[in-house]
Amino acid sequence: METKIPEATAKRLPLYYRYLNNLLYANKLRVSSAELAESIQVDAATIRRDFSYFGPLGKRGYGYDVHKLIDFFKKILDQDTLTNVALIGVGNLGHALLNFNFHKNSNVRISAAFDVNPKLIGSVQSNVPVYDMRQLQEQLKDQRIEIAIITVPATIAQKVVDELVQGGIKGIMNFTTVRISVPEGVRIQNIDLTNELQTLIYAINHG
Ligand SMILES: NC(=O)c1ccc[n+]([C@@H]2O[C@H](COP(=O)([O-])OP(=O)(O)OC[C@H]3O[C@@H](n4cnc5c(N)ncnc54)[C@H](O)[C@@H]3O)[C@@H](O)[C@H]2O)c1
Repeated sequence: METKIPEATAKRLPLYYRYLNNLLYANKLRVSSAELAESIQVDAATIRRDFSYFGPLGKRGYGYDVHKLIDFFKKILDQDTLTNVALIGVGNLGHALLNFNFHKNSNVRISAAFDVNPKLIGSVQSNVPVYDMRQLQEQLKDQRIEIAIITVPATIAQKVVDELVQGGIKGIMNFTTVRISVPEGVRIQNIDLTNELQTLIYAINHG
């Protein structure tokens, strides 16, 4: 795919994809940008602009062919390929994420979890095997894992990240509150639930 898609558009793609699958499930084969707009709360002009990056996908007055869109987004999102993800730290939050495991309409799954707790090592939690941290490098390589989620105590987050980087990890979803540093070429996505909640509260209080 040669087209350079703006980041904001790229972020909306999984949303479109998931909604289109729901339409297909409900036997709806055609959809207009106005209908899409109402259902996913993105305005119709933005949707048309987003779709325009991918060439002519719809016809004026006819709307978009749901099958065609799904096939198209599937390719872009690489939905045909399952991406294996590692989870480091099988505590409260780690367990919740393993249990959730990104099931529906998703091309990702946590395939390996890691911890240092002997009670957890060697066990299977929500169908995911828990390995000893000492097996990290070997497993990342064997399972071709390039993405990791960290749910470890904040104090050791940087140390764990360094090990992940050494193991060839390219992207890290960081649930800890520390801002970790990584070399160029490795991407960090920080998830701060307190921040999210405060943003919501601010929005409610300031109308
Ligand atoms: N619990 C929440 O609701 C929540 C929400 C947002 C963020 N967080 C953050 O997520 C992180 C985890 O929170 P939690 O409540 O799940 O903690 P927890 O103490 O329940 O779990 C941490 C896990 O990490 C493991 N661990 C410790 N050292 C390790 C190492 N070197 N390598 C691999 N695993 C190691 C522990 O054995 C434990 O299983 C914390 O940094 C916390 O601030 C938690």
